[in-house]
Amino acid sequence: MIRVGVLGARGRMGATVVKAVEAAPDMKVVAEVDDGDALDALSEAEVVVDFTHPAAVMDNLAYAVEHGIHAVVGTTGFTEERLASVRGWLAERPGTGVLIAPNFALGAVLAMRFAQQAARFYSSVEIIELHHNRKADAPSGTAAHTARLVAEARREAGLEPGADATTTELDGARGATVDDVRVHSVRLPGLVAHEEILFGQEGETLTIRHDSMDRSSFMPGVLLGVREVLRRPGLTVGLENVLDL
Ligand SMILES: NC(=O)C1=CN([C@@H]2O[C@H](COP(=O)(O)OP(=O)(O)OC[C@H]3O[C@@H](n4cnc5c(N)ncnc54)[C@H](O)[C@@H]3O)[C@@H](O)[C@H]2O)C=CC1
Ligand SMILES: O=C(O)C1=N[C@H](C(=O)O)C[C@H](O)C1
Repeated sequence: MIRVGVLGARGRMGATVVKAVEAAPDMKVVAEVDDGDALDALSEAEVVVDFTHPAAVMDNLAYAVEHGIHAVVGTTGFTEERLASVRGWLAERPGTGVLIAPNFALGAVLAMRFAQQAARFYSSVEIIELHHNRKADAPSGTAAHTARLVAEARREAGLEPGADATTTELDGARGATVDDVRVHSVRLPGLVAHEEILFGQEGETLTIRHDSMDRSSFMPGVLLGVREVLRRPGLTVGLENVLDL
């Protein structure tokens, strides 16, 4: 049985993870930690799963790595600087694995990969992400990650930024720019997690859309991450690497 500690255990994702781990035949929950609880409660855990907050996740990860506990992280807010810090900590603990994934839903991972493949064929691209209105961060981690992947594919293909005749705009009307890609964030009660990647060129558009209708959509990916991180020392970013896409 893999001994799992859940960080953010009373949150929307954390509570869903606790149930999923308890229902899995090969793992059990040994610690449920939320804001204000001592991290010492994780002493029995082999793997921690973190769905907390961008402001909390780095301290949690530092603790896990320092104590040789593998980590599966869904919390958003990872910049290149943060990833470099995690790599630095792991260099001191070569046997420990950390998997950070902006999205654990299979369809979201596939949508990102399809968008990466389509990017070089279209002159313009924009992303719309739509989430529940209790989400703390905008744009979503998934949309930011998608934008970076698409931008990289466009650069490799030698594409210039898409033509845009906008000369006057209200602040925010054209969205945020992530690595030269426009990202638009919608927040509405009733939504869970949704993303559209829209490509355009003269005469046609292509829309790639993924919808998570329920948080159960993330659980197969999280459980796979818990199993895989045990045999992947070092830092892995993105579930696509575990799925071998
Ligand atoms: N990678 C993925 O597939 C997914 C990632 N997320 C991300 O996961 C994070 C959490 O999302 P939700 O569960 O919707 O948020 P939430 O607000 O429902 O839950 C977060 C929980 O973390 C707790 N928390 C805050 N600071 C903590 C600390 N220092 N130690 C332990 N617990 C702490 C809060 O009290 C709360 O119970 C967000 O960054 C979100 O974007 C959400 C869904 C899927
Ligand atoms: O906060 C959420 O709900 C989600 N957060 C992640 C993100 O920011 O991309 C993953 C998913 O979109 C749900």
